[in-house]
Amino acid sequence: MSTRAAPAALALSWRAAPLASVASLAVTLALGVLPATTAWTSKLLLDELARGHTVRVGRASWLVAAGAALAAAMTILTLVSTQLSRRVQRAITLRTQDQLYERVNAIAGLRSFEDPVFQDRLRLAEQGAQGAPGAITKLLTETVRNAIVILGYLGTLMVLWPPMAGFLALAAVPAFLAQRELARRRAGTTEKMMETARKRYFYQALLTDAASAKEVRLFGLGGFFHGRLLAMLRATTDADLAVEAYAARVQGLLGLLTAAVAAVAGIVVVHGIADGRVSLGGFMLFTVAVGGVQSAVSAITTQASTSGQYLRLFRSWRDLVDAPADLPSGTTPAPALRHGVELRDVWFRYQDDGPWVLRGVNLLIPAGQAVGLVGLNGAGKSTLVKLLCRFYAPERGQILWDGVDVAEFDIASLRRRIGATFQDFCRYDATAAENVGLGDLDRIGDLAAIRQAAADAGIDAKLAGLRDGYATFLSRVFRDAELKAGTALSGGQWQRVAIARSLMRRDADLLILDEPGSGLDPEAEHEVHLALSRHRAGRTSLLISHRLSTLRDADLIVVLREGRVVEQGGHTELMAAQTDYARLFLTQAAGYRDTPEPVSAPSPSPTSEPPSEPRSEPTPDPEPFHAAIGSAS
Ligand SMILES: Nc1ncnc2c1ncn2[C@@H]1O[C@H](COP(=O)(O)OP(=O)(O)OP(=O)(O)O)[C@@H](O)[C@H]1O
Repeated sequence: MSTRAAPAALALSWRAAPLASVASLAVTLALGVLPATTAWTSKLLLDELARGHTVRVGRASWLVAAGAALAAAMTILTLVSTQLSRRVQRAITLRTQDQLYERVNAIAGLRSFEDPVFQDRLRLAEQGAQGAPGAITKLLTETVRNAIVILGYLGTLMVLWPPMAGFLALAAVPAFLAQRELARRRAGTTEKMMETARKRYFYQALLTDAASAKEVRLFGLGGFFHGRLLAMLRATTDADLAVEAYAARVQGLLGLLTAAVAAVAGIVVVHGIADGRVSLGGFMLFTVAVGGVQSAVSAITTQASTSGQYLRLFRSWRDLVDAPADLPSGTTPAPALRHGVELRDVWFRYQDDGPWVLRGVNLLIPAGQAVGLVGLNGAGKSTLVKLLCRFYAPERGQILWDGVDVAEFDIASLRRRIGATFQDFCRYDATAAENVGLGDLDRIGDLAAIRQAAADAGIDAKLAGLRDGYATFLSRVFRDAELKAGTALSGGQWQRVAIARSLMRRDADLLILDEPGSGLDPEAEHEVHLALSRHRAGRTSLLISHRLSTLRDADLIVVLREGRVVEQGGHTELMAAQTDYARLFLTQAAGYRDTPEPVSAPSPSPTSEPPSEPRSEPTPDPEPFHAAIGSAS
């Protein structure tokens, strides 16, 4: 058993519910005394009845009444004990879940969430946190109760046949060792199968979620995913079966041992009766005592096994809750932006051995200006945005906020200064008002502010016109508080809701819009574009878009290719330069003409090669960018 984790689990249970824990212990003590007392009462009764016609009716009646009272007390105390355990368990669950998700929320970056090992540990931590404190509390109470039961019966055995106590103690050793091994194997199986179990839930979700239902049906993927789900289910259940088969073998052997010990005890006492040393009541008492000790030992070892299993998982909870910060946060509150945000020679890759995604990016987003970011798919635009939001730290180089490295700022305070719409924005199963208001929790109840943001994103009329206006629940899978079915929005409408959410932070120092128009129809896009242009005027913003016409009026347009800034300037300047931006722009514009005209900007150099990756020291790219961007995606 993971004995080092046990005190921590116990302390947790004590802190979670001190009163209920004490009460539970007191009831447990009382429950421990009852079995031996009941057995003695029965013995006295049996011996009294064995007197035949000389039986003392009054005494026998009292003994019967005492037995009944003891049985009633046993029933009531058991119920009380169960209720108390439930209370303790509930308090523990609330506390451990609270601490777990508080810690999860404190993870500032995204790396952990993209790490399968972390995902496994998180699930194990959930299981361990749920089970361990309860199991260890139960182990404690069971041990105390059963220890008292054992002591009571051992006293009896010492009177009747002392060597039996030694036999029973010896028989307990293999039981304890076997149960400990069982705990190790069970926890090991859970840990080993965690990723498979997660995959199973993933396929389950694919088969049942509304979001995947279309593709699964159109491409006929149901059977395929179903097969995979069953394969995962088979793998996890096979592993469980194997460990439980081992458990059955072990428990079978322990059962044989228990029966053998009980048989020896029985034969010995039969001889005692033959010799006249033991009465009939004494025989009964002896048999009950042996059985009682055996089941008490078995209860303790079985509970120890369960607790051991959970305690191993509990280590995952402790590791997670005690884990150091993934992204060290500074302590200085981020101040209002006055001059600009600068990326200075920023290098970044997602994995230590992965390819560089940003390769020495130098870029200035001046305060009060609108900057457009352009580049082919995979150029690193969204990655750059994620670094600006401090979801990751650059591997080399700095991001400066008015000249101060953002690493010095308290992360939360920096993020409060940023409003953003991400490419993969969220659709919350919540009311329309909440879906917008979540962009600024302080004003989630401010309907006027919510409507203003929605109006800027061109979605106010639609939301106001819903069945219950802004109180309408937007969901395809949940009903609202009054059990009315949720309402669905179209993809473009959801996108505008997401834009509105980012606009809730009206005074954000930096507004980031990553492909805000990708799902919008031409009219909506134009409308939103105009609204956003108005909103962005005089504000600091970074807009990523593949629709280059929406970037024409940006103060500065930056072209990113393979993680490097290869061109920047105003629209007119870049068009006049007739290089990559111009080519990209004209290629896109040609697509709108009836007869596409040949594009005159330079074509890609056949000899151009992707920039080499740094091995030890990053070097700024000395070469001019001469591979033109192919076509707009
Ligand atoms: N979480 C991640 N883990 C590992 N690699 C990633 C991750 N996110 C992006 N990448 C990789 O980083 C590169 C840049 O991706 P990014 O999303 O920044 O490109 P982008 O310029 O925004 O592309 P698009 O125009 O398609 O949105 C891609 O090669 C992608 O595979």
